[in-house]
Amino acid sequence: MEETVEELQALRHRASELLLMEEWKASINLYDQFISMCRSRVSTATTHPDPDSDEVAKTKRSLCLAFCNRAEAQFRLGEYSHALDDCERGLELESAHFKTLLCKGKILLHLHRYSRALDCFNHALELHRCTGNSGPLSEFMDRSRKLEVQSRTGNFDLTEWVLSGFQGKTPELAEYIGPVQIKESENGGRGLFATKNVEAGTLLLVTEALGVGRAILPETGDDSIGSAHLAMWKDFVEKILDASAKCKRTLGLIYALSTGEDDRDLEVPEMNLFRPDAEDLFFRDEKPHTGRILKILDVNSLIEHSVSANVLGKNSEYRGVGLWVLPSFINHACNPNARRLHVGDHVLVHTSRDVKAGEEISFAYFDVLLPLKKRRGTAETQWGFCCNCRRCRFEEGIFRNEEMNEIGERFESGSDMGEVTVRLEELMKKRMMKGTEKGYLRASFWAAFSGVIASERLMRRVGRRIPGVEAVVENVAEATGADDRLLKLFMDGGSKKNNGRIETEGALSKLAKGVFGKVMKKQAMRTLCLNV
Ligand SMILES: C[S@@+](CC[C@H](N)C(=O)[O-])C[C@H]1O[C@@H](n2cnc3c(N)ncnc32)[C@H](O)[C@@H]1O
Repeated sequence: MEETVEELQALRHRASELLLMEEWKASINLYDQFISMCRSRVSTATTHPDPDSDEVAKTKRSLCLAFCNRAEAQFRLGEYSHALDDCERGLELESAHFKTLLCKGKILLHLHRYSRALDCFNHALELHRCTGNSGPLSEFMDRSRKLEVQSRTGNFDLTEWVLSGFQGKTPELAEYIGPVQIKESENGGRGLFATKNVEAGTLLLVTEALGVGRAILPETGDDSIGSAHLAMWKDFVEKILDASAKCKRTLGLIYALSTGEDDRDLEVPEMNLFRPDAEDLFFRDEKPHTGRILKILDVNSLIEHSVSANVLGKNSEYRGVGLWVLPSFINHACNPNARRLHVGDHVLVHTSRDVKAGEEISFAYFDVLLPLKKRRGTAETQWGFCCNCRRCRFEEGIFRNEEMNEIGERFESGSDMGEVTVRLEELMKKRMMKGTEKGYLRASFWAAFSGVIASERLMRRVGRRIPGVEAVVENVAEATGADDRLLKLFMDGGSKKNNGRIETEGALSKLAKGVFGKVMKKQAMRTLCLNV
């Protein structure tokens, strides 16, 4: 029995009411019914003697609007593929439907497909010129243009936000892939590599998390910290499982990551896979497997507050864990050359020292301003691998030397750091070590150097027999990358000499760029430096 026009109208009315009430699922259910009824009316009418009658045209218009509204509800539920399909169906019925073009553009913008979003908005703008109905179009167009330029050029600027003390909305950031590519790494698995020579602070990539879990951790009570952590992880895992069930692209990207089980013979994915414009054809229709996804999260999730990262705009009690796909290809090295800035759900990865074309990009997964033995212990117990980076190989050889071992033991016992630093400097001189090698060892004995430099008494005793603070910091940063602690020591030492005036030129500027990246102008960098 065919339903009456009144019944159809009532159904449409109720569906759109639910949409306004943001009852997305309920609204989708009613639109499902409405769409199937309209479709059968249209197909009956096409066999009718007058398929172009007013009645059929009216039903098609209603159908187009229904597809558009269902797309909006699906978009709000994160079902992006379905939402885009509905926009397409709507536009097949009426290619110049302003609301559907706007909705499609909005979804594409959310999926970081800036140029395609702009095409939709431009088409909608032409219609607006005829109808005068622009709505939020100009704002969407401005955002798409800005993000398209950022994504193409890598020109990001956080100056205003930093100088405002992180007030207002977190800046909107585009997806960006800079001079990097994935290749096989010496570690056995895959890694990210620089495709050209770049200076410290160069932006390598910007990407939004597939999911983030956050919690404000209470200041006291271990139990409560434990339960807040657990809640944060649970929230994170649920978001990732939900996103991978709803979108084949998300699942495909997650499945490109290592489960940590066998790093040999892992496929090296094409860089195009990670560009937001990657065609959906790249991604197979697969069912998400919870066990596999959990293993991937275990190996690849990043904690926002970590040694190789700075989190902007959140107080220090805030904690976050997330999955950012391309950064997940970055291996650990004890002479790392990259750091992260976390801004909202985005991560910006930049070089923390100068990097040569072909060099592997690396993070410090854990504190590397420690001696070899301690680093080995952490890599094995917390990460389950044995690091074989250039610094580890060098230090393994050098610690076979008896004198070196003795210095190491003295350092570990915590006695007389002044003597440790002097003996190390003498040994490095005697063995005519190169700059980078000295940097590796000074990084290993960092606690001794920083302790001596910070102590007026020790500096009076041994200060003339070790290099000055700037020389030590610069050398360690060149060998193992810039780090907040290096920056702080440089600032404290430097500002004492400069009567508190902070120079942002030369060595300090390079160090600051290595820590925060070249994504802000001098004044903002200075503000951040004062707070390290
Ligand atoms: C986030 S993934 C890095 C990308 C991974 N190599 C891949 O092919 O997908 C982390 C895993 O990479 C491996 N890995 C990272 N740094 C390493 C290193 N320095 N030495 C050996 N294995 C390392 C470990 O298996 C670790 O669990």
